[in-house]
Amino acid sequence: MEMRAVEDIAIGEDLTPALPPLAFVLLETAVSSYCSACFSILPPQPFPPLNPNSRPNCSHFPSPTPLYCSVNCSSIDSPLHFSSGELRLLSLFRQSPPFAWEDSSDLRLSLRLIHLFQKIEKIECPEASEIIERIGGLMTNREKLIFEESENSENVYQKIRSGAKMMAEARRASTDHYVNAEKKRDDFVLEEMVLCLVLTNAVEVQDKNGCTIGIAVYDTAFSWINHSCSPNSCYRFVSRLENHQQSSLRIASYATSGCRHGYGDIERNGYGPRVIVRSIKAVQKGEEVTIAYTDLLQPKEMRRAQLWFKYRFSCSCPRCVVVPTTYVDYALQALSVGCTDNQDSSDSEIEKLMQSFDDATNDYLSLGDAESCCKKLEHLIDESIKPKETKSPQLHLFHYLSLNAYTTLASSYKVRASDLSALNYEVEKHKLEAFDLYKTSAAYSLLLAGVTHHLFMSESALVASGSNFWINAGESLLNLAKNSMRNSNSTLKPGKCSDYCLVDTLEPNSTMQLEEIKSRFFNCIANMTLKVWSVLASESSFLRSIQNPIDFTWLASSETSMILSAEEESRLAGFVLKKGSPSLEASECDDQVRMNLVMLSGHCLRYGAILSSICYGLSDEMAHKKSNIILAVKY
Ligand SMILES: C[S@@+](CC[C@H](N)C(=O)[O-])C[C@H]1O[C@@H](n2cnc3c(N)ncnc32)[C@H](O)[C@@H]1O
Repeated sequence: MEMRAVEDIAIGEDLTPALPPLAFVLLETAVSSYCSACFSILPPQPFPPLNPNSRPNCSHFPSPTPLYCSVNCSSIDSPLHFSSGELRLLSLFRQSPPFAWEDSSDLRLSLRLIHLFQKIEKIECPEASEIIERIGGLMTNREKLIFEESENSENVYQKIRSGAKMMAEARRASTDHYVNAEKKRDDFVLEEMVLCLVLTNAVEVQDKNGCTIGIAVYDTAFSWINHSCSPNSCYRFVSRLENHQQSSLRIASYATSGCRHGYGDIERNGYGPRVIVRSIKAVQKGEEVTIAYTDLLQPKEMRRAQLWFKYRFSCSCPRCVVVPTTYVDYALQALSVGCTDNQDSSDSEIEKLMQSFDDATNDYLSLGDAESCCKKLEHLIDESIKPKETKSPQLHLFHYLSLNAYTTLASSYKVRASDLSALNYEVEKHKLEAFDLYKTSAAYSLLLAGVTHHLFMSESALVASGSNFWINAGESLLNLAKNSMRNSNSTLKPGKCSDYCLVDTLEPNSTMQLEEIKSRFFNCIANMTLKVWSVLASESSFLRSIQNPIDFTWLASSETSMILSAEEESRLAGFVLKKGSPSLEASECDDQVRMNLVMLSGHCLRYGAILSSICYGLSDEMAHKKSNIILAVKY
């Protein structure tokens, strides 16, 4: 099955109303922070589940206990918690998790769906040999997931079977719907089927900050949308309380085989995260609507491997099959210009490099050692840009490992800076050190946004990543400018970009086309960036070697040496170093530089917000970000 547009649709328009989920659960890590019924943040005194028979204290429940923001939410969701077998499953899971399951959410979601299916459809227990491709129109994919031979298929098979077995045990102990036929049998085909359906159709639900907090399965209007690595649509989640203009359903199924209808008409209680599909490209009437099931900033082979592992299909979207490969896919795996013999870099050498990047990132993510992570990652990317005679692989600035490194470096430098500030900001030495760390964090954020922008010019489906990275860069630069004020007596003076290109484009009646916005934005910030880059890059030899973090035309002419001295860079930016000073310091961030930082941040924030409004509309969240933009623009 697939979904097609029923009319011509412009870029940045909703294709569906807010669709309610069939079933949803929070991840275990989110249960103590979010309401299990409406996914809002829990109040200080949350409400426990209401047992239909008694009202036990929370401590009687196995952890993680679902908690609710109100009695109403608890009374809506609690019955399902008890009658689906979820409560029992949690207890079994805590005693001994089934093979390869670290979080119980897929199993809990499957139990809730079985409960729904039996209530509505009264599905009987299938025979083990029976091939049931769909339940309520949703693909189960069980045959492929369980029986298709592939690398790792034995582990997937074991994982699904052990999870399904625990679900059956939990249902047997608790649910009213466990049909007699099932009681006489000791297999768990129904559980296997629904678990496979969940693995095939469930989507991760994010909170406003983009953190995954839960998973949900939606009806066919959403679940029949196929994947593309260059999709024309994306989706977002809204809560039932959010006010937004409702679109009609502008997509319809295109059946490639006879298929039962979904559950469009079942009674919903209106709870859980609702999903809205939105166009990120213009879509013509009759054209297939597609979304991304995987991260689009990964190289082709990685995307294909993930799709195969999770869904068992080989992606044959235009981006995957075009010959020669697209510029973006080439760039994401490109080796540095200094490395003359790309072909000779063996897979094992690349793998060794990947392992080193992973180890460095783990220092930060698993061990919380941001300093060691920064040192290791910078050493790796620094090495990768130095021209060498060896045949060992050297990563290009656009390589996906480099992009991952910039993300981690931006975040770990920021954490180090705020840790140091919190320690004792009054100590002069700390103040200056923290400022330098903020500066380097902002530089990596800007580089990441610049590289993504460069790729986005060739692949417009990267709009969501672009939006994210420009907003992060803008916030980071604004934060830096504010921080620099703490180090001086001056205040931020108002200054205007002579052709402030994006002033009115956030307004709903803006008629500017995206292509025009892109090019105006780029022209406007290219000059502005050069004025601050040497300040931002001064603490890292890798960053200093980058002549311009948003305009990469210099890369083409830097075959021999990509490294400029800090002094040359500073002059280029009209910012002269004091004699003998190894780097620029907070006190040297004069008003002119500060003003440029603020102006650049205003542009980044505004452009990020425009891209965000294409993907997500002008949400409440964006309204909040917009106040930051206005603040930045005021200066
Ligand atoms: C959420 S469903 C999408 C709807 C599905 N086509 C159907 O008929 O129900 C996900 C499954 O659709 C299929 N699918 C999605 N995108 C695909 C693509 N680009 N190429 C081949 N199969 C795809 C895979 O079998 C995948 O497991």
